[in-house]
Amino acid sequence: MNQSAGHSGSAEAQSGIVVRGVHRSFGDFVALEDIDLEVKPGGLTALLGPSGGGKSTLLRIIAGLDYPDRGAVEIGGRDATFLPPQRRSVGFVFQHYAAFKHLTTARNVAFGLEIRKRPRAEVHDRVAELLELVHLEQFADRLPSQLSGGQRQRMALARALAVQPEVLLLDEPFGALDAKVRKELRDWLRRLHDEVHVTTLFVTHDQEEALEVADEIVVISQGRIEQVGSPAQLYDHPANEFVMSFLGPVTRLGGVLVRPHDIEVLTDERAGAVQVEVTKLLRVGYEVRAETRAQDGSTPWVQLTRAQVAELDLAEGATVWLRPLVATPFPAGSPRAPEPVPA
Ligand SMILES: Nc1ncnc2c1ncn2[C@@H]1O[C@H](COP(=O)(O)OP(=O)(O)OP(=O)(O)O)[C@@H](O)[C@H]1O
Repeated sequence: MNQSAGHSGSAEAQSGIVVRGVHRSFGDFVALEDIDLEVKPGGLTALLGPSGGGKSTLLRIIAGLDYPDRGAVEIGGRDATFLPPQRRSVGFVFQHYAAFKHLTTARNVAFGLEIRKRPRAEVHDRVAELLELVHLEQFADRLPSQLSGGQRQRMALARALAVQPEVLLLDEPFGALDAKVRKELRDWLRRLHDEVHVTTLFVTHDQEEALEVADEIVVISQGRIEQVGSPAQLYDHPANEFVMSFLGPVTRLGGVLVRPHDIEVLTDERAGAVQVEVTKLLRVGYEVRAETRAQDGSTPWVQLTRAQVAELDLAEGATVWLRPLVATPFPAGSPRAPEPVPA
């Protein structure tokens, strides 16, 4: 791949984003509450959180499509808080990408360069490089209506990259696509980013997408940042019950939140183990979800493999004892824990 299609090695590749004390209200409603955030230069960072948490509002403020009531945004070390979008060197892609319907794929990608009056030969070469980068070389002459949804989003990314932005902002770029295409594009985005190290911030409400794709995840909820860290840090050391529940399945055992695969099933009583009755064994492929009921009425569930179930000779109605395999990483009763949702 010709690296000049992207930013590898260029000074701009090292532009990060700094958000300082950004606050945004809509009437009485506080959408962002004093957000401080540093997005690493050259990284692929996910802004992850539940619907309505403030992800898009923050992205729009970074893009220059909205402004904070107070606080500042820096891009590549320069104050960009009140700069218009076209002056902050950002490229963006949204869920429903508005392509020019009457222009071919190549002309759509060329658009930003043409309005900047770049020489014709340069535009031609750069569009060819970008189409290769997003694997759309054969589709250069097609109209957007002749592309699939996934191909259209790749075209959108090529168009955003064409003008060599310092940062790329993606708002649920694959949100409107079906699960299989989403998965393909996720892998593709990861590989693209490995080639073109442009600082990228992408919004998603899908924890699997964030865990699979991002170098760093920013968990945001109710206008506040809950935690920032690598996928492994967030998964293994969540700061609180909210982050733990949001990043994967959880269940409550003896009042403590645990991952259902981090529970030991014992066939006799042991210190620290909770006595339960197995109420249901649900097979999902190779995995078995064992639903149980404790004497206090709580209903912890355990994720097992078929082999484990066979080894334990587990059956519905059996009495067993459950014990967490790992200690909870945060103090019990940490703030704002939603009730675990059954998987
Ligand atoms: N222009 C606006 N006027 C009033 N309220 C708004 C406006 N824009 C956003 N909000 C509110 O701010 C909150 C945060 O919205 P935002 O779109 O940032 O959330 P989100 O995390 O991106 O959610 P989703 O994943 O559903 O897109 C929501 O409660 C939303 O209703």
